[in-house]
Amino acid sequence: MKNSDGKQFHIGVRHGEVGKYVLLPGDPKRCELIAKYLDNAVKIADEREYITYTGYLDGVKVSVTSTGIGGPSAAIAMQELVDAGADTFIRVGTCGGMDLNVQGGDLIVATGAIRMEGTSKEYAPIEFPAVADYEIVSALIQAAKEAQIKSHVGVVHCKDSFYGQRFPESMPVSNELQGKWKAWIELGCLGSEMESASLFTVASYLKVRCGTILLTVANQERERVGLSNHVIHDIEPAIQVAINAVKKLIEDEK
Ligand SMILES: O=P(O)(O)O[C@H]1O[C@H](CO)[C@@H](O)[C@H]1O
Ligand SMILES: O=c1cc[nH]c(=O)[nH]1
Repeated sequence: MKNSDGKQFHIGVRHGEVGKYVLLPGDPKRCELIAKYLDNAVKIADEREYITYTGYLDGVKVSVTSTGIGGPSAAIAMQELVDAGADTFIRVGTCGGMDLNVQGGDLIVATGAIRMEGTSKEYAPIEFPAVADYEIVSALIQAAKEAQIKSHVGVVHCKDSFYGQRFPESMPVSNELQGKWKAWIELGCLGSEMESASLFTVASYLKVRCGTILLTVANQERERVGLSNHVIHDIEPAIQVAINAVKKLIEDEK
């Protein structure tokens, strides 16, 4: 939806002001960190939780737009970016580890996301899977391997309540939260975050491509069973992997 000046209603960009490729951090402050890797990056818009920069990678227009926290704002960002001309997205986010092998500082490439959030349910029946784009997954895996950063590939969990994940025992619906959490871990779920399920589902609806790379900040499961739990906030390696993955896609698609 556009305003009368041609700007998208929430994110404030006009058609053509963003590239085909867009990196999607949750945190608006991460946009500047990512924009540093683009040539001639210019801040295009700064509205609500949505900051957008556009620059170039290998001569091709690439943008970065923050999604804010959670499915509703992420879905809005993707819909408006697609309307503005984008069709390939990489979320660059953070998560909490779930599998005991996933430690603080490790990266996760999401192949799919558990839809335990509300937004995707307004796009697709719950039986429809939230799946990442295969080409983007491949590019991210290759880029992570080349960077020699410990990374995991698989399913992540998405929810709407950060504190429901962090302190499920304190919630009135603790039985449901803890029961499902145990099941997700038994099924090999790697980490928990908040946007990929909505983004993957909206991407399917709009026939565009989306992938996700995540920094694992810490792992509450490791803490729970008495294993070491490093807390790492350095998102730079995840950004570098995402940038190199975009370069690979650009090279393959020239
Ligand atoms: O660091 P970002 O990309 O915001 O991602 C994670 O961090 C937020 C919660 O702290 C949620 O948005 C979650 O998905
Ligand atoms: O534990 C965590 C860390 C980051 N983001 C989440 O959603 N959960």
